[in-house]
Amino acid sequence: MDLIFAEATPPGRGGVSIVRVSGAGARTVAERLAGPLPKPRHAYLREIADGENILDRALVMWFEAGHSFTGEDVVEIHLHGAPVIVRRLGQLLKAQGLRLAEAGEFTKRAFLNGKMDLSEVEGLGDLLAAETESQRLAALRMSNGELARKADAWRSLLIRAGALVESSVDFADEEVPEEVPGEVFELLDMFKAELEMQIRGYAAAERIRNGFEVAVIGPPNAGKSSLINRIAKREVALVSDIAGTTRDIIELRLDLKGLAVTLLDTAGLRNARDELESRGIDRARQRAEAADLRLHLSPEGKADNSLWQEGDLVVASKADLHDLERGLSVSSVTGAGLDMLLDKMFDVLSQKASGAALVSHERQLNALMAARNAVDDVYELPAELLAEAVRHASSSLDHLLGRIGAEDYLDVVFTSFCIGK
Ligand SMILES: Nc1nc2c(ncn2[C@@H]2O[C@H](COP(=O)(O)OP(=O)(O)OP(=O)(O)O)[C@@H](O)[C@H]2O)c(=O)[nH]1
Ligand SMILES: [K+]
Ligand SMILES: [Mg+2]
Repeated sequence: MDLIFAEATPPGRGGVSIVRVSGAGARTVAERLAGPLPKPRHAYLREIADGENILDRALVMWFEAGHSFTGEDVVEIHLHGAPVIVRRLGQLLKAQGLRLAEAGEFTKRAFLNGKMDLSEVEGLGDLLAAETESQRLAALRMSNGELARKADAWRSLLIRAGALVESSVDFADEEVPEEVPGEVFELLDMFKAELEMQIRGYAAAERIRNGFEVAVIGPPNAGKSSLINRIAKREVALVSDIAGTTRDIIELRLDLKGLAVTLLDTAGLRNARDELESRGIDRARQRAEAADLRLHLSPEGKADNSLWQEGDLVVASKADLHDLERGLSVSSVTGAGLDMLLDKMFDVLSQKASGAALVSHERQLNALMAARNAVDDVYELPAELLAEAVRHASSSLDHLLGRIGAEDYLDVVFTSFCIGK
């Protein structure tokens, strides 16, 4: 594979900018610019120079193939963090025949060279995108190979079951119907129970990864937009005393004590006065129905029965204008009741987040379901078909880790990465 380079740190000004080079001969390229670099994994403080012209003083290190992130020869050059320095180094590297890496190309090479499996790649992508503590923790587990290790344990159940089935085929008397040992079904039941636990916990894991949606709904002028602005501490949505101010859905990303949440401001619910308002209300209803939680907001603290779902929160608004009732009430003017509301939201959502599985990507879920389904109704099967079903389940686990069939996903997975990753 050809030599690639890219800035590994975000573009812009900073203390240090790191440029990474990968591919056979990366060390030679670096030595042409920085002088001899005898030992791998040692940091050398060097002048980076193009003949007489000194570009910068930089920290340079290299990693030999097999002991690097990509699995190839890798060089890291830690420059002073000014864009002009990075740009000039890029020119020097291009002059030596290197090309700028594509988005995710370093990670793609790591995958192709067997340094990571596909679930670890997905975990790394999640880790780089993590905004909250719960996202970080889940992504870290995935990128550290926890799903891969689980899959290997599941596979060993299948290998044992498969071997028992095969032996019953081999030694069966042609006259006597083959008898499959009972242990096979115990192993397959164990396998299915493990996978079903993951499949059940997928929805919660997916929500942790993508964020929970919470819709603020209620009649016009209830104070929905005011509440969102108060939580955001900025003017996310327009507020006015005109009923029907909000039309489109407005989204606010929140870190709710470690949970990623998207709070939705919606059009006030009533019989619409015009076509545009009616479309806004339709949207509000659709998004509210699909959301993980609804906050029913009104000065009276009443819920909208047509949208009510178990676990929803009913909140009285404008608490500064009237006596506090029982239950949740907030004022977007004074901020009273806000902490209590956020605590309640967190309680409801963390309840939904409990029991989260490790699998959090639809691709992973599909592979797991295929593996489970392959050995679903196999109790009556003749031994040869049973052996075939076990092999099928095993190959679905290979799909899970990208050991086979990864071509279909590579482009999707890696284009979600930035250049330099
Ligand atoms: N005193 C007081 N006034 C509030 C409070 N919250 C909102 N208001 C006022 O109530 C009016 C309506 O507020 P909005 O936030 O626009 O209400 P909304 O529910 O988003 O209204 P629509 O978008 O039209 O459905 C505005 O005049 C706000 O200033 C509050 O907590 N206390
Ligand atoms: K309004
Ligand atoms: Mg509004």
